[in-house]
Amino acid sequence: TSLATSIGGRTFDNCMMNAAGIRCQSKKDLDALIASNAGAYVTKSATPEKRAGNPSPRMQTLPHGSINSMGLPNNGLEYYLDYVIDDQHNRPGTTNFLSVAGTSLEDNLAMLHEIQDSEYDGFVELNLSCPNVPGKPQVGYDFDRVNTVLDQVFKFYTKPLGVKLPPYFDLVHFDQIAEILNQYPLTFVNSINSIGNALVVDPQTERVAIRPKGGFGGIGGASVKPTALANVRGLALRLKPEIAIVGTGGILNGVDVFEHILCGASMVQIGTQFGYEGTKIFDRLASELREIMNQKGYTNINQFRGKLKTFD
Ligand SMILES: C=Cc1c(C(=O)O)[nH]c(=O)[nH]c1=O
Repeated sequence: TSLATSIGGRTFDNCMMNAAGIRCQSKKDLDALIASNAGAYVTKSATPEKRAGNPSPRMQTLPHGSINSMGLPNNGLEYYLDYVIDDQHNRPGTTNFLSVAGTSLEDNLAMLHEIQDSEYDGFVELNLSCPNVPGKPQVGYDFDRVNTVLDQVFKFYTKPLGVKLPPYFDLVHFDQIAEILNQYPLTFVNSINSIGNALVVDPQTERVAIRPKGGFGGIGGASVKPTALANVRGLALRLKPEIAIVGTGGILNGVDVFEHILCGASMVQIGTQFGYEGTKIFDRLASELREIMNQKGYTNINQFRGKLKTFD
């Protein structure tokens, strides 16, 4: 039973990897991902310079997931660009993801120029959906802005690039974002990022769970899976076939991976649960996914990708 997948002409021997932001901020984190059975890694979203991020407590475990308002803490673009180029030398032929999340269009363009002019030949994941930079609206919820950003990017960027999107909650919004994305030579679309600006309250202390932004933060984990599957399916039904879908959100076990692929995902990313379990999760998920595939008689994931049935 093969768990292999391909995106943009690159093949991955396992369709599962981490989600940006979780256990991928330091070289140590990334080395652990390389040593694991994950099919690839994505680096913590980078800004041009190192950032400390929001004050703690800024992330909280929940019974069915997590809430976070990290505030984009990262070691700066050069740190991650150096890492992925070094890895490219050490392991030629492998493809990984470098995530960038500038807090302005200028920052995003500056970072992409630097990457374009570098010897990096892997994927870039342009994060348009960070919900936790105080005072900065999510680009992903401003369709004209998304159009402007992609128009500017593809004036010069020629390497494989995808975008990380927030969840949408209206079918017309699926239509509108897909209409924009279909105009660009995107390699993939990653859906979803955390459900932004939720609020978790502790009734005992009568206080919010995290310090930043008065307690408002992004939700991840089990509780977001129905929204994640809807976004994966909604985009799969609307995006041109050249744009692959990376499914993120609510994956705890192999059946969740199966459901994301059934909805149209070519690759899946695990965030919250990977944060709790560490890299051994990729071994568990691989055996659980193989189990359900064997039960159903599938030998590779192409046989059921996007084959979700409806009643009509
Ligand atoms: C890149 C910032 C993000 C953050 C963050 O650093 O606060 N948290 C998320 O749930 N998603 C993000 O995209």
